Amino acid sequence: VITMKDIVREGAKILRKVTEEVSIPPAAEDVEELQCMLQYLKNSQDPELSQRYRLRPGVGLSANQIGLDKRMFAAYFPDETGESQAYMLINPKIISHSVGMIYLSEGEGCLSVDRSVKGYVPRYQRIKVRAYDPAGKEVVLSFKGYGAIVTQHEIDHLNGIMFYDHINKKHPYLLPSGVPIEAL
Ligand SMILES: CC(C)(C)[C@H](NC(=O)Nc1cc(F)cc(F)c1)C(=O)N(CC(=O)NO)CC1CCCC1
Ligand SMILES: [Zn+2]
Repeated sequence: VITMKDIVREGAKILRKVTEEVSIPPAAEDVEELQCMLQYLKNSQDPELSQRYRLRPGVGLSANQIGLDKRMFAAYFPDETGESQAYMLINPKIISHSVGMIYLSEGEGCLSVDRSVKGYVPRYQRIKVRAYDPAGKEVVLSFKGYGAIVTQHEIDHLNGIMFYDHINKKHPYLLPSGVPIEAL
């Protein structure tokens, strides 16, 4: 079972590494690790378990956040209907994105960052992602809104990018001009 002690915190080098591609079809070990990551997210969103194990309620977790140098992440978040969707994506790649951008009005946080970093994190409003599922099958998924934000946050981790790298240093609440951008 993954608990908060297994989550690598900022400062660890692996969070700044471009992680290695996973060979396809993924090894049993890769799939097991990915399932553990998804289980963490589910446990963390269960009031009982998150209390008992003191888990921060997570919606996404990348492999390097638990010290694994592998290009894969798990995500578990409610979609528009409120139904939580589970994703386990291997070697994800954004193959296209909207011009329009969005940002969370309350800013972003991170399971690997034990402090609050103020400021807007501009993200693409819609993205199309090509990845492999745990069975090694290629999938192409479209995300918009909150799902697009989570997916971009996780893919950033796999490229050694932290959410605060996107915040304007001098003016944290400044938004990029010249492109449509809206608050979520
Ligand atoms: C950093 C943390 C605050 C724990 C954030 N959780 C979160 O947004 N909780 C949440 C939101 C919901 F809409 C429903 C729900 F059940 C729980 C999170 O997991 N992440 C993931 C992360 O750090 N991945 O590396 C940070 C989010 C910031 C924007 C997208 C993901
Ligand atoms: Zn994060």
